[in-house]
Amino acid sequence: MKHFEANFDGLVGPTHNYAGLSFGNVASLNNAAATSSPKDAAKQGLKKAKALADLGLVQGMLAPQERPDLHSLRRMGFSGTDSDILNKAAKEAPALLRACCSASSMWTANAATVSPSADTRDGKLHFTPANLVDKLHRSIEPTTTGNILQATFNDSRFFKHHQHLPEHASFGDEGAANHTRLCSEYGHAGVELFVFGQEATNPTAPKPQKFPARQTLEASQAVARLHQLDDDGTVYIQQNPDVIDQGVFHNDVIAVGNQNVLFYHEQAFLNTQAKLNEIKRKFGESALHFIEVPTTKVAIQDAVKSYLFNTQVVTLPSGEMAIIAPTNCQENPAVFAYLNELVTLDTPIKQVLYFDVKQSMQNGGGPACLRLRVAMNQDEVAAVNQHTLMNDGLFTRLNQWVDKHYRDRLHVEDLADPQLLIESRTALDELTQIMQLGSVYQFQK
Ligand SMILES: N=C(N)NCCC[C@H](NC(=O)CCC(=O)O)C(=O)O
Repeated sequence: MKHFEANFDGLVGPTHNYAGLSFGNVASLNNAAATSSPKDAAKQGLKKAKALADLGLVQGMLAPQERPDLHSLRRMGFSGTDSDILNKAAKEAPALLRACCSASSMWTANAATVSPSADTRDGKLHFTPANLVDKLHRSIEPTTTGNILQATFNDSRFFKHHQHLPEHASFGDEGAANHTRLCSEYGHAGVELFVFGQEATNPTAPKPQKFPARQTLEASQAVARLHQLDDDGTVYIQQNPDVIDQGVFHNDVIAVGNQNVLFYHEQAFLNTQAKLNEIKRKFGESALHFIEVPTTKVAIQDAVKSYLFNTQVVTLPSGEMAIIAPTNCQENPAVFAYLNELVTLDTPIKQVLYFDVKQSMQNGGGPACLRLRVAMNQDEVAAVNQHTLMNDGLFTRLNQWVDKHYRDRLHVEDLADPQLLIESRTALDELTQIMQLGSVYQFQK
């Protein structure tokens, strides 16, 4: 049976804006109140997704969330007509309005943790939406994320959907951004690496001092239990708290894996050598490539600015690997030199392809943040909602849809405009028909 690793990219929503909502995420804070272009953002994302489909990879799209989120604003006590609510929130609690308007669901690496059927005891592919409790604007995503995942992977013979973890800091969960899977072939059992920022129930364990550690060990362990993973197929690694304090708010800002390659910065983890030994032992006999990038070649600040590690390492149909990098990596001399050298070394990575995803980068989201990886066999791919899979037809339809509904420019001051709510709902309603998702949004219920 054939097997693949599909990427499901988040379609950027119509309210994409820069609101400075993510303390600990340097780009988000630096660009607070800048003017965004929702249209360019969505098109940049679609272009990257289409390019990967054209390379012969299985590529899907996940629908964005309903924003402004009137349902959450009502839960926060705002009442009246939709316009009243937007008005009152803008006047009385602008920070809450901004939190309810973010298009942050575009970063589908944070949508969920996914364990392929080859790794799980019941032989099903498991999804657990991330609760994202560390950030208010992201904590309102998981229920709708679950609806969208169920509408996309909608066959219970193959797919098992869990509820997100309890909404408490002890279970802070940021999904696949802190999870990587190593394997010899996508369809063979692999080793799932869960990278956490802190242990919630152990006050003496190391943790960052300045910025939050968004993922807890307890959350990672709970997901592994839900997904029926065996101990000999899982490794828990603590992220180096010093790099979290330098802006590495998710592990995918400092490390990425694909098949038998782990590409990471030398300062990424705690107890690195012991953890690499554990990975080797659990991985078994096949060749494993640990590509460690030293600080002397790429400083943490350069990694954070360029998103060298927020790249996608993908296996092309030829069997060679390519890195899908943001153009920011070309603009950073140290990182560009490193990537040029990397493709000449004795590793499976043979080429680098650059994509302009700057609209997303300015909020701290690179190519890898924009995608959720789902390793599947051919029967599972056939069971996916086929209207979510990228091809020439979907690419054309989605670009036309963006042209019709998205604004060229958006500023935080525009978020209370009742017209934006109408535009956004009209667009999403049409999208659920294009992608045949059914009623996944509150406003459709
Ligand atoms: N690394 C991964 N996988 N994802 C990146 C997520 C970026 C996102 N930015 C934001 O939510 C900024 C929104 C704003 O400030 O307007 C976050 O910090 O959660």
